Amino acid sequence: MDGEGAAGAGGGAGFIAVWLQRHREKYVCATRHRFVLSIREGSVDLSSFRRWLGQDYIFVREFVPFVASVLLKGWKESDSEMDVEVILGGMASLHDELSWFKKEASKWDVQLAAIVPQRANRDYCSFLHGMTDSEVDYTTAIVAFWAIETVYQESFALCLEDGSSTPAELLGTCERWGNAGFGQYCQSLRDIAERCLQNASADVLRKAEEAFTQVLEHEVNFWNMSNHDMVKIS
Ligand SMILES: Cc1ncc(CO)c(N)n1
Repeated sequence: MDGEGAAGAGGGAGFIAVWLQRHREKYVCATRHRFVLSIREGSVDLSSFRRWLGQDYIFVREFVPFVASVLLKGWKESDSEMDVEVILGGMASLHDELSWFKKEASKWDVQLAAIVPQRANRDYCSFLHGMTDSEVDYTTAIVAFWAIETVYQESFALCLEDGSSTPAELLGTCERWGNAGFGQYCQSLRDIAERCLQNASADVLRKAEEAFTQVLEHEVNFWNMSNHDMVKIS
């Protein structure tokens, strides 16, 4: 059975489930990255962690207008009022997240004002910027949003599982994205995305799947920045 045939018409596993299988390898690279595994194993190099922290602060600042654009598209295009509420909840937690970054940066002695965004970060931010274009449909944007949040949720939840040896001073970071509430929020985004996909044209389905795989590639490149020895993929 063809994947999209299985996902369509409400009968099968759903588009997202099909894509998660189809792009399994990329998904695993993004959600079980060596940097994240090193946190989980307790062997993380703290200079890598500090580098990630500074770069992610810049990313999150750029993420805010992207999420605002998803909110606007949802408000205009969605037939469900729930969408705006879920996205607004995401925006509210980003506000809290920016304060958290500032606090965490001072704890680790990272000078946020002096951080220069690295190549992978700039590439990811320009991808986000492209997604804010009014030509980009709501379905594609919400799929990208869901994927971005989910990669962090899965990655950091892994560091909180039984049997992990995450250093105590990194538990707060892992809990920020790995907690059950954030998992629930990612599930709400997935439900919205799946509902939009069920009503999407073939053209939108293609664009949304492409956005999903692009997010996975950007996430891998982003994690790779924490380690100077790693090279960019694709
Ligand atoms: C690179 C990156 N991806 C996803 C998230 C989740 O918000 C984040 N903070 N940073």
